Amino acid sequence: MPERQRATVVLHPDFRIGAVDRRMFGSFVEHIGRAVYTGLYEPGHATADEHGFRRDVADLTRELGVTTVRYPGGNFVSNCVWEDGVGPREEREPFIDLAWRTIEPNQVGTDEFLQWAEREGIEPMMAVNLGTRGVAAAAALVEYCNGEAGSKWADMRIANGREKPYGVRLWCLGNEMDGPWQIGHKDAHEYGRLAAEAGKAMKLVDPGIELVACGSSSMQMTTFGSWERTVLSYTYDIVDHISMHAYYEDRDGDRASFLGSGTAMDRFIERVVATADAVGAQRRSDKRITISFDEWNVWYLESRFAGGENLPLQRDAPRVIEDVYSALDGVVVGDLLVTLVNHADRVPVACLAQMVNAIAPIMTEPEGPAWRQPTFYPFAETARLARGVALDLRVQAPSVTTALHGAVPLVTAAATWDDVDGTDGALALFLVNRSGEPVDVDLTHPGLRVELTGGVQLLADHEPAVEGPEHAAKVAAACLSTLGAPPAGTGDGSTTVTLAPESWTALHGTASRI
Ligand SMILES: O=[N+]([O-])c1ccc(O[C@@H]2O[C@@H](CO)[C@H](O)[C@H]2O)cc1
Repeated sequence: MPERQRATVVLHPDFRIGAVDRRMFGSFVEHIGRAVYTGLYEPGHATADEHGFRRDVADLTRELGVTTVRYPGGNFVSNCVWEDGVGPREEREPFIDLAWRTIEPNQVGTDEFLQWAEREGIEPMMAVNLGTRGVAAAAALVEYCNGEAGSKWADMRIANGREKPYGVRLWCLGNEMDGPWQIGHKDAHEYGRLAAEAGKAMKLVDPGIELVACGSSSMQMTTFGSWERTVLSYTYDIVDHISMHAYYEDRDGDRASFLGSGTAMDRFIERVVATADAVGAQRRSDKRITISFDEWNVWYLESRFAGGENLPLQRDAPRVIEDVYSALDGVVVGDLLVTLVNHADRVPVACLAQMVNAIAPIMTEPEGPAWRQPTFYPFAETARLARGVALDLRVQAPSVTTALHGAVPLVTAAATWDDVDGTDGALALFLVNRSGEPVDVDLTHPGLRVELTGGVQLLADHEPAVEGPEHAAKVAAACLSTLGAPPAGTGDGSTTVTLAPESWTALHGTASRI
């Protein structure tokens, strides 16, 4: 019998990447398809609250553990006139959203979203339109959201029924302005100048806000790298973060490449960090730009998206990019989260794109149920368990050469320790086996007593995903399981954990210094 594959993971309490910012577990609600209408919001639904928002979706959002939600786009934001979406609903006019070629009914806008987020205890992240609009509209929206009584836009908010400022801290300076599909697409110089001026004005309205400059829409953009360098050369002193967007998919059944997506994400992050740091170094700046990975997910994009001009004009919340996910997609989502946790020092903000119906972990039917896709579980579990500091693990694992990403390790791992006074606290371990064979992982932890009390495992499936709550429930029953406690490891000893083929595992317990 061939010997079982092995990997080793070393964790040490003094080797730390950095604190995990809770905003890493953000998501995204765009005015696209049924994300808002019949997703988040459906006044006639049996579970609707007095504001028209679905309680079943809010309950799943809470279970998902989302900390931050980005709004209102996405491509949508680049042709959105925010002033038309506030005030009495009966006076708001529908308009054509050019990004997704849909008639936007304009019944949910800034106030409705921000009040929903507040009720749900979620930190909002707003985007301003730098596609068809500019400095004044961006500064006015900050004032509308965050201003105290006594000036025009703040008083408009108060007249619309909201006295207290919302205190929105996170702001995106447009969306994917490097993408030719973007309404008001710009080159890096045009965008960099505009973002710097809009950002300056926005911070003059509220100096407490954090700003995100648009990075590249993907690492495959031909302008990748030079875009970040040029944009940051204009905005370095104004912005706090640069955005990253990445979507991965199973292409032509190449499972090895798909399962290696987390390594591609890892390299993407390191390249953006290197580019940002090079701009900072040249400026002799001590400031470090961090990353807002504000769109990431599995998205079967190649088959669906070819720019808005290919979409028919639709109305009444059409079904747009409602990808149906498999447990394999769930394992990849779990692995992408491993990459994010391992970059906790440079990625304080990240958003799973999106949250409801459009490429989303939560699905709904109009007048019907809401349910979890397989991608829901690794996100919820990681958001729940990844607290405290990310530990700087040493992982040794066999590797495989993939068609898309070259060599990738077959085992990936991340760990967080919520230590109290640096002595003891909750430990969480996230492990992915990308190979088709089981792997024994020897976990060594010098200086730490580790006791793992249980966990959750998601196994990849081989079936095509089928739409609907019944199939999603069947996949969860077949692929998701609760694990008992692996054998306790003490002192300098090691704990061995066997990972099932093509699986994602989260283990939890405690770790204390000896
Ligand atoms: O790589 N692409 O071809 C590509 C195309 C569109 C695209 O759009 C982004 O993804 C959309 C869905 O989340 C958001 O509205 C937008 O910001 C993101 C990437």
